Amino acid sequence: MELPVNPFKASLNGTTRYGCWAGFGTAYAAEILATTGFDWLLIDGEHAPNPVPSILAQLQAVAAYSSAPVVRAVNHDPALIKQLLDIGTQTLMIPMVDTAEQAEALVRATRFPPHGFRGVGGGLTRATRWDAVPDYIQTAHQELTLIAQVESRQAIDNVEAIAATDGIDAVFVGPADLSTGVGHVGNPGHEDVQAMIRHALKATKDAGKAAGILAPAEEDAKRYAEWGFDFIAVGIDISLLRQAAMQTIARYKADAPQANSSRTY
Ligand SMILES: O=C(O)C(=O)C[C@H](O)[C@@H](O)CO
Repeated sequence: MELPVNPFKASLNGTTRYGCWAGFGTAYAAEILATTGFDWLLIDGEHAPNPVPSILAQLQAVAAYSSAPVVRAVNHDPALIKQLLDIGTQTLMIPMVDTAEQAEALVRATRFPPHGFRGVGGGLTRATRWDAVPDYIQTAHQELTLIAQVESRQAIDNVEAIAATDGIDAVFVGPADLSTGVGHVGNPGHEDVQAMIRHALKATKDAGKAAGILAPAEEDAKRYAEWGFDFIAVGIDISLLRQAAMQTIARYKADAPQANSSRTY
């Protein structure tokens, strides 16, 4: 069989793509989300209780739907990256990328020799469809999308070099960590943070790469779409459930906790 096409990569054509964070860590919840029309889903291995087997189950669950999966690793560990690629992750997001050197190391972790040092899983892996894809070693990189998350002052200072790194396909701004790290805790809307976000966007676009961001508040998401972000996570499934549950009970109980849709990170 042919190497599976990466639907996320294919969708990055200049139209803003809207995604949702998948934080439940279960295939069942991810599959529900995949039926709701989001262009892409972030299967979060950083902050959700999501080891490799549950990420695998979610990739399998959403494979039949048009929402493209993006997997976020918890760290830069090449051994973990190898496992995530071996289970069939084609779009991989790595948090806390602060320097071009880190970005280059991440690219090498995703490439087979001589371009990198990814180990060969061959017929053991879902990525090769258990050896049904004959030229996987030669072609895997063509359908890979590697996303570097920038979410610190250092990362913003280095964002031109990170974005320009060969093999980095996209840069994703983490507004919660960025705002917290520069002293504007819980306030990504602060003008200093907004200036950093714009700077990251410009550097990414100047490098010819795609830019993404998390923006659960509607006015933020609309502004970032106008600015030119290519992919925006506009919801977090756990927050959506909680908000909907609170709004429902508030219709029946006057003393129910108040839903606050702007408290979203
Ligand atoms: O810094 C950010 O923003 C992110 O990286 C997203 C966070 O991990 C979290 O707020 C998602 O709920």
